Amino acid sequence: MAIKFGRPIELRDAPRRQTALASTPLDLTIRPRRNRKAEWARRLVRENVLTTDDLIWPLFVVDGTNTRTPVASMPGVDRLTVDQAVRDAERAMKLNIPCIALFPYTEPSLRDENGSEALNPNNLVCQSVRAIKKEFPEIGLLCDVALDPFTSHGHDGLIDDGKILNDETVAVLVQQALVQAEAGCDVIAPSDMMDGRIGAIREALDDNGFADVQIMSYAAKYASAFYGPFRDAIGSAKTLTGDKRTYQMDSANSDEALREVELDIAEGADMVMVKPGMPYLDIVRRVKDTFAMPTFVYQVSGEYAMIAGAANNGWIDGERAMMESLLGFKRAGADGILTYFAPKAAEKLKSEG
Ligand SMILES: NCc1[nH]cc(CCC(=O)O)c1CC(=O)O
Ligand SMILES: [Mg+2]
Repeated sequence: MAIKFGRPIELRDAPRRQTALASTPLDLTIRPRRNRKAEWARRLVRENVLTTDDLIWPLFVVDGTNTRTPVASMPGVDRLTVDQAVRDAERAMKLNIPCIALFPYTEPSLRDENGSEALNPNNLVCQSVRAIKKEFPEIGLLCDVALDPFTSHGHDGLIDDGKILNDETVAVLVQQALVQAEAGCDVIAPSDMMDGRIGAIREALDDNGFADVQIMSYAAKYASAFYGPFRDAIGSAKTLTGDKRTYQMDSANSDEALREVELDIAEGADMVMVKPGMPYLDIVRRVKDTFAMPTFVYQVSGEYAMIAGAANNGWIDGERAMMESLLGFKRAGADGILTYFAPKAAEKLKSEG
């Protein structure tokens, strides 16, 4: 806050007090407010900063051409046809956002029990990767590995008799990761929470000439109500039968997150992620302090919707709430953030110089 004519700007319109309140000054040696007295002083002691380098921008892709379809529960977020995803990649490049994450809305007719479209080398994600890499080879591309955008039941894995199968699912996820790496994906990000998938995917990538493809593991991913709008966006909200509590973590647990992260690191994860974000800042901090790994956090669709929705109603200052939430992740120890606010935040950071 700048000082103008000796008064902080936020007070410039406030009435001046006619008479000073009579009081005895407190005998304080230490006054923490001194370091907050002006913007220059606050800048000097600021402990954490958000930069554009911290941002990963998730995009939703859909079949068709030249169309952007708003996602009702995520104000400001669209489903993009591949050509439009390329345009957003261009926007990301101009804003210096280092990496984009891709999520497909799969046509219902292409969804089946086994999520077989996940293995189609010409599926929407692979098409998008190729189209973006062709125009903008310098931008990082991250692809989610999980079957939920492709299954008729909306689960991340194969099901038998109502049970999500672990090892059988891992075998399919390995193939999905290879298809994505073949298309040109830079970072494989398994979000399925099957046991042992990181090791299996790492081995397959290495055996197939993809030793340089990174793995960002959704290592501590909780079964969360905050994924609701995402499931709208990819069209799995209506089809999802039951919930994901036999594979995603119980929100009551914290030590368990450390065990999950430890396993994924041992299996070869280059980067680890905690998800969702705001209700799990304690997990971000513990993971960062315990493992000193590149640690990411996903500010998920429901968190985005809360801020964007409240801002649209005039209930909060959306821009400030956005920046405050993102800085909170940095303060908690995150090295980077997957956030639907990425382009807005990058624009704001750019405008501040
Ligand atoms: N495995 C799929 C996946 N990958 C990212 C998200 C959620 C992202 C968001 O809510 O923004 C989900 C949803 C889920 O697990 O049901
Ligand atoms: Mg695990």
